[in-house]
Amino acid sequence: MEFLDLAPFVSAGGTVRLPGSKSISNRVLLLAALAEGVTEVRDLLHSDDTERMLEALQQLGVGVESLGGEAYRIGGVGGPFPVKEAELFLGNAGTAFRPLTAALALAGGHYVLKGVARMHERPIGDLVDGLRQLGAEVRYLGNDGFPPLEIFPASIRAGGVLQVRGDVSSQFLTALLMALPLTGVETRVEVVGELISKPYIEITLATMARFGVEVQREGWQAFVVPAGVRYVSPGTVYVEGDASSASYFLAAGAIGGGPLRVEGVGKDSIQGDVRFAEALALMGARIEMGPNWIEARAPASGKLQAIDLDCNHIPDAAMTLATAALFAEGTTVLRNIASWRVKETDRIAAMATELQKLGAIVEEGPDYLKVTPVPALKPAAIDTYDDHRMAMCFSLAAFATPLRINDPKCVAKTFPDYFERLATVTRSVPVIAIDGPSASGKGTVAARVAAALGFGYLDSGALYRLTALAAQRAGVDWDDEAGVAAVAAGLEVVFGEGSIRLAGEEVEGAIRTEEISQGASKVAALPAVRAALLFRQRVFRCGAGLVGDGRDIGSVVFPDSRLKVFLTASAEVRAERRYKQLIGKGFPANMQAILLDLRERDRRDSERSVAPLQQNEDAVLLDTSGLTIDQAVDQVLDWYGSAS
Ligand SMILES: Nc1ncnc2c1ncn2[C@@H]1O[C@H](COP(=O)(O)OP(=O)(O)OP(=O)(O)O)[C@@H](O)[C@H]1O
Ligand SMILES: Nc1ccn([C@H]2C[C@H](O)[C@@H](COP(=O)(O)O)O2)c(=O)n1
Repeated sequence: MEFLDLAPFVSAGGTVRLPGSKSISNRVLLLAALAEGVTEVRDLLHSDDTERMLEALQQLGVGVESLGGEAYRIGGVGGPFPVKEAELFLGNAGTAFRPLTAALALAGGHYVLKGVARMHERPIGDLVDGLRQLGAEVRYLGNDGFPPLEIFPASIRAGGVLQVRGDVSSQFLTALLMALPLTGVETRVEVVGELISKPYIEITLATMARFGVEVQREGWQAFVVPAGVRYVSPGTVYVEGDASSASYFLAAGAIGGGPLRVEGVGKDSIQGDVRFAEALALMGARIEMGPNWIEARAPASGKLQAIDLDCNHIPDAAMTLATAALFAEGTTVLRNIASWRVKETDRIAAMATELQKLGAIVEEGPDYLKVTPVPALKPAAIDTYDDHRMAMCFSLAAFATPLRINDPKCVAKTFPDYFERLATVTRSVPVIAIDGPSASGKGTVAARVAAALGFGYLDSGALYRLTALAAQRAGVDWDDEAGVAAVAAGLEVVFGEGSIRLAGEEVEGAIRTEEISQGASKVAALPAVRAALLFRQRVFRCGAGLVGDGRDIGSVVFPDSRLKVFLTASAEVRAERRYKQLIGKGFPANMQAILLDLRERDRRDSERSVAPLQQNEDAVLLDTSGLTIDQAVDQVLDWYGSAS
């Protein structure tokens, strides 16, 4: 499984230009395709969901031309799709699947619409029921009420009154409204039940109006699509930035200090999710808005406050409130979010499970979620359920703890470069990496630098030594990669001041013997062991900063270290230091044997295939052969001062 480890963030601020809105992008693409004339679509979102829509439109005979960047030229077909037979794969794109189902049901052709497994679990029955009232012939190819679907040519009896449920997904109403102008006759659509996610219907109506079709509205209960209307290209359409995507950055500004400004949405936005900013303001964040931007800063008091909110108007962005709640005082309650259960995954269940991994106290109900934070969140590997919003929301937890996000590329659904952009507006806990060969003095220098700066200290070699010792004690051969990796993954270690406890027993002395040194060097050459110890090392990054010493701290464990030092000394000097060190601790020692052992470990550490010992080009060389410890420490502190 792919993963992304996020270092804990200490602050956030700056400006982010948002990618185009998914909801607007796919609506604009469909209406541009059905319209008369050519539409130039600018600032379109590049993502899996828009890709699925573009591919489908091309298959259906629509002219799609990339103009480079985020611009496309769509040659409208001026009515129903000309291609009358097609099988479409729409991934997990609800904003493509639902509206295309409606448009194709009225197109007089034979079509099959499929998606990924999760899409086949997302309900579509209410939309199909609505279309059948018009005479559409739609067959379920799997379970009743769910995709995949087969659509047949049918004689459509348009006009009159049509009823559609509005309390499961507003996309059913959106799909019907956007397709009905294809019939040319007046149709009244009545919503059964309380319409959820109303702001998305506002987007639908605004986009239809942009393409020349004005729907008459009776509150949220009935909508009339007039007779004789047709879509006409407005020429060029600019897609607004995605307001749901803005929520992660605004929350980051509120948690991490800010000011953090998002550009692409603001006061003039047609997207309901801009009201996420109001929810954040209720939590105490300081919010400012311009026509096309929103800016968030931490509360003046420094601490966010819990809220109790009906989130029906911001169903997607409300997910961000669930993780922002980790930073608020009190219990946050998010209500009226039943629609989360039928999204990319059951988001209420997924959110509850993953928040609990971090240590938060969570209560889930059929349509609500209660989140109570704890003072110290636990590092955790967060599962994302193939849900882009899970991945993006949980990135906020990195303001409290080191974090692993599993399957981070799921963000491609709406925001392919989300993590890269997040990195540009966040600052992480600083790291000084001191790598180098055995007995060069890394540990001594690293520990003193850490003390001078008030940083934590990671002796990464100790983890390989502990693994070798624990494997030996468990009777696992040091060459048994899977066996040793399992031992590494399950190490029960507590690091203290001058003490290391393995399964409750003090082992600081036991891991420093020459036998265990050789064992550590052997197990460190096994890729599965290195993988098992990676996150364990990364969770040391917390507090004011970290100094880590080892072989691959700067190259693999913390490649974004603020300062990387390759600390070395000649083999003879190192052997002499180790000799004195052992004698000083009362251990027997032989200079020649130590020199031979050091050279053998140097060779093994440098020649192994993964993370070999080597000076990387971004590391500065510190040869301590002729330096005292104080001189070496001062040099590192001096370099760090210049690097920060
Ligand atoms: N610049 C120096 N001058 C003299 N002695 C030093 C210097 N740096 C470290 N030493 C001594 O060398 C010995 C080995 O140092 P240390 O244990 O820090 O090395 P290391 O690189 O961390 O080794 P290992 O990789 O095996 O853990 C210690 O006794 C330390 O006091
Ligand atoms: N980041 C690291 C740290 C250590 N090792 C290996 C190399 C050594 O042979 C062994 C013990 O390390 P030491 O305590 O001597 O620093 O662990 C490594 O491969 N990567």
